[in-house]
Amino acid sequence: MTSRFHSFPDAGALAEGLADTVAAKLSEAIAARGTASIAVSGGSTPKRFFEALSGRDLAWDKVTITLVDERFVPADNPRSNHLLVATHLLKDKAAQATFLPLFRNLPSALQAAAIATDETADIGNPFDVVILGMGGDGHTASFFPGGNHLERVIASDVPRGVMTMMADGAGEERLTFTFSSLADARFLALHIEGEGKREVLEKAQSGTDELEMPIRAVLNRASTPLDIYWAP
Ligand SMILES: O=C(O)[C@H](O)[C@@H](O)[C@H](O)[C@H](O)COP(=O)(O)O
Repeated sequence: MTSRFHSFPDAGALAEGLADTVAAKLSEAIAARGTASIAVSGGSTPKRFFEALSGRDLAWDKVTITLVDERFVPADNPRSNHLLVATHLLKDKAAQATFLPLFRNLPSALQAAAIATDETADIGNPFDVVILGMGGDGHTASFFPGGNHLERVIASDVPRGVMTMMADGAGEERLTFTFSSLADARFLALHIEGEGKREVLEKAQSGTDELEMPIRAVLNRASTPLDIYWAP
């Protein structure tokens, strides 16, 4: 599938530019269908973008925010993506948005995945906006190389929903939307920063083995053209 590469002079300019585009996409969705949905990634990269987006003026009370993936930890754990989003995005004007977590305080991640699948079924079919990140190993979402459910989670014919994932590079057990849940978003973006991540992207673009670098599933098979946002 085609991709468009948007390069910015620095991380601050990228955060503002991506926040402008996402705010416009959310507003378009609300104008067209009355509501909007967005799934965002965790990690360290998105913080500036979240801060910029939180201040954008739109009908946030009509927006539902969820996570592309989550670590199977409660929201008070420093590793929680819910905590990251609550700290940097669910504030200012965006405080009016509805947040749907993936983590549930249940005995197993599998039980939490089943509930998250049910509770997000109405907002992600398709998502209006999906913002992906990428790790240095070429993972995105929780599609980790060597992950116990990697082949299934990136298969095109797997139903939409949330699955569990365990992998050496992932830390805790993960909850992740499937490829099929994310790849047809009305706006699909990959947000990466730094020369190192650009080199990882170029390596991913030069090969086809999706199990080696799962970001390739998005680069090669997403039904939505991928907008890549990068700053040094
Ligand atoms: O839960 C997560 O960690 C993310 O969803 C993950 O897919 C992230 O986007 C990459 O690991 C990049 O993380 P950094 O932004 O920290 O490099």
